[in-house]
Amino acid sequence: MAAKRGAEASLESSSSKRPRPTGGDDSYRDDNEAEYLSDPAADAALVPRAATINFSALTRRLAEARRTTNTVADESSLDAHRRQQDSLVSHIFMDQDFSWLHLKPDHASRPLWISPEDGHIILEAFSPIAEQAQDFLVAISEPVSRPAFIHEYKLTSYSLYAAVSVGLQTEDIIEVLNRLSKVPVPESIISFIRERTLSYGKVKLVLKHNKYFVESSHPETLQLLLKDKVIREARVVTQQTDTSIKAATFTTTKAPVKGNLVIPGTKEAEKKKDDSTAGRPGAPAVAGPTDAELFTSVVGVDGDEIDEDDDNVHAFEIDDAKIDDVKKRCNELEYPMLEEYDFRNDTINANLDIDLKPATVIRPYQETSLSKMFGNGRARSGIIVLPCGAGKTLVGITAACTVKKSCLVLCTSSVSVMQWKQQFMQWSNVTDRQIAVFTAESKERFAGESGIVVSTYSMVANTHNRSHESKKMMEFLTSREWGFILLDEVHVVPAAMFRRVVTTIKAHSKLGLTATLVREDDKISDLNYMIGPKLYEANWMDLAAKGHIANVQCAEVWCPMTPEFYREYLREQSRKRMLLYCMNPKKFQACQFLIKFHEDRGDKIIVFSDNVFALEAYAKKLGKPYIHGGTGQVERMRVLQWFQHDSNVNTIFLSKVGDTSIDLPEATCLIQISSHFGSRRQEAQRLGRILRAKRRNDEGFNAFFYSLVSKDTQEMFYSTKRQQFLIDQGYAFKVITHLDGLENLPDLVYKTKDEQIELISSVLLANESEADLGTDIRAGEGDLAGTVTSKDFGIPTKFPTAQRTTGSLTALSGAQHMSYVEQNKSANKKLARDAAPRNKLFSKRDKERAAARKESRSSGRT
Ligand SMILES: Nc1ncnc2c1ncn2[C@@H]1O[C@H](COP(=O)(O)OP(=O)(O)OP(=O)(O)O)[C@@H](O)[C@H]1O
Repeated sequence: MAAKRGAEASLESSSSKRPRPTGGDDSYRDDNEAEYLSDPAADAALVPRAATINFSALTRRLAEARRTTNTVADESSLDAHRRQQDSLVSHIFMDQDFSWLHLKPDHASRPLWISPEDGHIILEAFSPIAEQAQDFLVAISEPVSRPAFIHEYKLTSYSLYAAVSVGLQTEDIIEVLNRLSKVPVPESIISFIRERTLSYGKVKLVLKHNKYFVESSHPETLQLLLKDKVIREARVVTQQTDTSIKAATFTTTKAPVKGNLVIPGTKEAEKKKDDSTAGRPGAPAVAGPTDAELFTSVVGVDGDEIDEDDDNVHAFEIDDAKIDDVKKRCNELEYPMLEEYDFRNDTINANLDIDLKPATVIRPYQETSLSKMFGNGRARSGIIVLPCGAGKTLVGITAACTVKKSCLVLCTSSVSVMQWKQQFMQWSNVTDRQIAVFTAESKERFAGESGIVVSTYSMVANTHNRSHESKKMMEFLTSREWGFILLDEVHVVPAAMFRRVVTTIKAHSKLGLTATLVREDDKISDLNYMIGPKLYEANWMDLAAKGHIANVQCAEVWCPMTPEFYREYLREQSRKRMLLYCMNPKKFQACQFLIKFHEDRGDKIIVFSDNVFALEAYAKKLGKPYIHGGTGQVERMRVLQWFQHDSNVNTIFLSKVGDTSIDLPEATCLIQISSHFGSRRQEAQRLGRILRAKRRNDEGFNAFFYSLVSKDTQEMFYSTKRQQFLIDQGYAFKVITHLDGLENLPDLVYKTKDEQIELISSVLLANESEADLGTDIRAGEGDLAGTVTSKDFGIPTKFPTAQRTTGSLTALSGAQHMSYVEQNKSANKKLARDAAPRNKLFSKRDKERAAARKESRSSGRT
């Protein structure tokens, strides 16, 4: 893998355009694109043995070698040459050497490599059919890493479950994979796909008349499931459950329903359906109409047809309270339950008369993600993954406007609740009477039979200390059937909270929204059975290239520690250490320099610091406004207004309250001075603040994201970890070791030794807890991964914190890569334990310092 990444890096630096390798037998043909997906019959005819596996960088190097030595004269010498290269390849790739695989004759026109061992798929993203191949791969596998030219995906059980859920058939998956692959799909992969998809899609969970049923058209499957103790015990035995019931009891007619649902907000949604064959301009010409249909059926969604005329649907009822256990058990038994809602034929639940406003036009990727959900005319439950700032809110609103039934929206904080309501009003024609909010402050109900309620997870999941109104509101929420439940930021909500929500609210369909399917606990797979499979995941780089999110230049600025700070850093315990590397005078100076530089360019800058002590110190010293959890609502609004509208306020300092819920499209530059250990999610969310930059479509516009890191400290380790998710999305972090012109900055802070020593004393005198990021209980509205406090949710109850555990993030997030290993929560304690015993001299100094601190505190009190 290291070799592969090396290859990517060299490819990336070579050119910004799509390169076509030249020279040698690896050259690309300029033939008609029809050739790229050739006749399946030809697929079977394989060359006797291909010389090398075509990792492009490598083959290019080999081709170059061939050209320079100029020895490729005839076939026999070529063979000898190839044998030589074999050993070269083996040497480089070791056990990853797959040169024994047979290349197809036209391998150059096919974009995929499939590893026979671990299901990893490498896509040549510079191939003319890469876009189509990407759509297909996103549907069947997990994206692991997607830089500019070479993408890596991985086939997993979850990804295949998701593929089946969006209607793909086992044989279609294998066939399309075979067409795109340079080598025949290895037997191991074929059997993996067959084995994993065999049982998927056979069982459904259906909500009818406020009761849950496990439904299948395969009676033997239901019998098999009922042999399981957990499922058997969850069964509710009534007269009706002993009989076969029809799948579509909502409808009185049995006419087949075509999947030509028009999602509101799409441009010429109807027309698109007609155009979505391979013959449309720009689409690759595939070999004949059958192939076109096949390809479209896999990468597209139109044309699906639901045959509801199935008389053989069997079902049994299950207990509401045990639904979560049953789902989990079915997952374990490899019969994950699909949840689909035939909302157009639901005549029991009242319709909600909402639509997108005529001016609202959803973007192509928003449409694609929704088409995965509504592709067959029903609502499939699952998760849509879109980059921060790409407009998940509008995706959710459009989904609600498509289902047109009562809808419950759950988000992480009361600020988000208000934003969701405001966005519903902005994008759709929903009236104030149809939408209600349920928070600690406000307990509204909608007027009429159907409507929308926006609330927080904690308001719904909390079972203790409810006020009378809250209880009544909960009765209102739990006593009715919801057509649709929208779950925002699904990756941060503790699994237990999800469980409570999913079991207390009866919803026909669920949509989870997130930017990063990574979480700092090991509960990512729970989302799979509690919500549903991942339906769509957008490519960050694609959206940036198309101007939907901003192009961002990322840099890590290395700030050397001053000798005094470093000495103290080595002596101190870990919590204080953090404060020392945050308050490093060189970091202060770098921050000041970057602010000045970017303000002069006309940028609006957000400086992030998780550490409130550092936040206040920096902001006060540099004379900038700041917001943290302790800042009152009025003050917050005032600072944000200044930042947005006052040309004299171009920089603000934010604590982690600004990680998620603040929408400031004016911001074009981020500087991070302190952050939450190695949290990849936080890094991505912070980047998200500038991805929505208003000016993103200005010619040549770039947003800037700087992480200031104190050199030779733990911060460097955390910083590398934090970047991994973004690197896998294709972002490159430059390292800046020297800021030109910093020394000449007028009014440079902490320039003299005296000032630096004064700063160090203030840090040493600071309370230990000032160094703690997690205990900023005033901060973190909605930040559930680190510390969950009652304040975060606006209600007076404490919730279990999500645990940071080592390792086991699962394949759902594509997180089986080394770089994804999470730092254990107790790492700091361990580091402290491991620290060498302190010299007597230092312990004496420690005692003196502690006494000085005590004294200063008591004098402060008096
Ligand atoms: N189709 C669209 N047309 C115009 N503007 C859009 C569209 N979709 C989204 N936007 C705008 O893009 C911005 C980002 O949207 P939104 O806040 O929903 O992003 P998000 O994906 O939820 O981001 P985050 O994960 O960071 O919260 C908003 O200002 C929104 O109005």
